[in-house]
Amino acid sequence: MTVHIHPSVDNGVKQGSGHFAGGTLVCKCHDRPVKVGIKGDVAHNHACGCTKCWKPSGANFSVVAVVPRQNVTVLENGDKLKIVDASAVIQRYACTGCGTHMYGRIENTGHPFYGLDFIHPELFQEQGSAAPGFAAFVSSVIESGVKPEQMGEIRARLKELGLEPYDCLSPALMDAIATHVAKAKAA
Ligand SMILES: N[C@@H](CCC(=O)N[C@@H](CS)C(=O)NCC(=O)O)C(=O)O
Ligand SMILES: [Zn+2]
Ligand SMILES: [Zn+2]
Repeated sequence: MTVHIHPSVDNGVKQGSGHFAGGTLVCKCHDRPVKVGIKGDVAHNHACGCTKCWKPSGANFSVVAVVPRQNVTVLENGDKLKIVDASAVIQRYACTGCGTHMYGRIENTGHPFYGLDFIHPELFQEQGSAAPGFAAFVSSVIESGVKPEQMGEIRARLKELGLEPYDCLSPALMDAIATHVAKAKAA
């Protein structure tokens, strides 16, 4: 049986339309679902294997992307949102009804990714947002119970899907972080 990565990619990665204008993220609650409005398309969409990113039931990976924080607006039932871990770099706002993470925000203004919020594009009620392009924190799935012996199969499947596996972030994002740190040290 083919290894399960995430329901939105298991049948192949669906490319974005290239002109996604934004949409509404909706949690899984039948009663009073939380709705979050997003302006514009997502960037740096990727699969994440870390234990902190929200994964739908049965998935080994999360699919997560960023948008400018000013493009994120809680539209409905925001009273149901609660920060999962206030001490984390990314403060993830989860629905207390269904557990779905609706957005993650960085409040540390010195962080390389400050100004970007993390969202899960599968929660869009609209189609066409930019597709995931790589897989991050792949080795971390072991922390969620994947057996080390399964990692070869998982990495092979990610490659087959066109999601190049990395055990941290992609080289482009790691370079962006290092550039930020170097500039901060020089200043
Ligand atoms: N191995 C750790 C890695 C966690 C981690 O560093 N996650 C990355 C990718 S989302 C991160 O930037 N975390 C910041 C945070 O969770 O606030 C785990 O799986 O829990
Ligand atoms: Zn909910
Ligand atoms: Zn993560």
